[in-house]
Amino acid sequence: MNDLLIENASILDVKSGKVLEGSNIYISNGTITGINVNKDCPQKINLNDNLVIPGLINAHTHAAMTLLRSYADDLALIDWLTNHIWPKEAQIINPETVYIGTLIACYEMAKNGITTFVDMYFYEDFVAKAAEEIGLRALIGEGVLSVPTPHAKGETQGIENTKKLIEKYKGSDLISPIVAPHAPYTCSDELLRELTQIAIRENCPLHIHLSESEKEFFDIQKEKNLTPTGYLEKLGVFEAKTFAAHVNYLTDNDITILKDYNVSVVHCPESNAKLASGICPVAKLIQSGVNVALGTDGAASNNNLDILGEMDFALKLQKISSKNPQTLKALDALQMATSKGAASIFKNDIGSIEVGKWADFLVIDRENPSMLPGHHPVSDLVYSATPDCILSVCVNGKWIIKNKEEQFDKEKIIKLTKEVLKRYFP
Ligand SMILES: CSC[C@H]1O[C@@H](n2cnc3c(O)ncnc32)[C@H](O)[C@@H]1O
Ligand SMILES: [Zn+2]
Repeated sequence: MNDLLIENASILDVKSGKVLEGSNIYISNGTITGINVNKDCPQKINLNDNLVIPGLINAHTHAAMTLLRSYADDLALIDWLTNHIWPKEAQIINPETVYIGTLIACYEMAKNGITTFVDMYFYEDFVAKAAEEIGLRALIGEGVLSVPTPHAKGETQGIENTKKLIEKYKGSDLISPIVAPHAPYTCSDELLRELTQIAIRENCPLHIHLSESEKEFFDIQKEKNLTPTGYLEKLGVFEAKTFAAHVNYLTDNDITILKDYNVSVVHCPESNAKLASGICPVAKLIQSGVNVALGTDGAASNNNLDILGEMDFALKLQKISSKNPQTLKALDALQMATSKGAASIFKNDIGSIEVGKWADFLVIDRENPSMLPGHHPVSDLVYSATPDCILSVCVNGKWIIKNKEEQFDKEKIIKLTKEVLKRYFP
């Protein structure tokens, strides 16, 4: 038995926003098995009334793109991708660089309180290796494209890799395979249909970029006489357990489609703003009953992997774009980063501090200046907290960071990064 009793915890209930002071949490084999139990345990830890919140969920990223952080800034999406990022990816992306880039990302995400991330990239087996080494939970999807790009190996290879990942990681605690067609503008009808069939057959979630730029919206309308959302519906993509990233351009009918098929939207506000792609109508989606989560996108378009920052920016963006400060509130953002993030990726075993869920949580320092005086802890977390407020990070009942000390080999990550820099960015 691997048991742990957490004492004197102030648990934040993300459904109500209330704090349950003076609580205890009993963890057995990585799972929360009791809250406020009257039971002793040989292994105990006292949290001194600090706040326990669910681990944050980054529902859309390309982790290894840390290697391209600040490589091509201040450009619009298509120019950024086709003229800068894809040609460089063609030179640098291989299993080893994906592993090292993902280690950097996991180091950064752990420090920023992210306990689960969804990844769409290449050589995802090496993304899983890095995530397991740091101890983060990950959903891994081999990105598949059919248009010839300088870096992608082509759709046959992408489909084969997807099948191999499903075979290898089905049943794993930390790693979950997903199916990941890149976008409606880079995948053929046949490819989208085939990947959808794999996702349905294997009961794996399907993740895709959708309606990210105005250009995508108008190009697909011109070519298919449908919006990107309507086009995916027609192809049957939403018959799978689908969640889509960005989703900035939507008609009212598109919103009804997303709602009817239970397709969640992963809002990536900082990446959308930096690439000047557009603003996702988050408030309207939520009011229409669509589930919305948060993602950072890759570090090359953000340029950090910080969901605390996305919560803050997401709310401010909705307030200014609707000219209504009441449009969404702090608890909405916290739910997008936790319980609704979990729902978006079809994982009902994470996202809140409840019996039966994995013990994925953060300990937040209530005496950090950004959390004082503490009138409203949810507001403090969303509008003022920084990663400096995070004392400890626990995933699957295992400390990844304990009292500010990383439990993984960060010197190794820095050494490997320096070698990659020398070799690929001379
Ligand atoms: C096949 S998945 C990896 C692929 O996606 C590219 N990418 C990174 N960010 C974005 C974005 O915001 N929209 C579309 N594609 C993106 C990345 O460079 C990889 O080539
Ligand atoms: Zn993306």
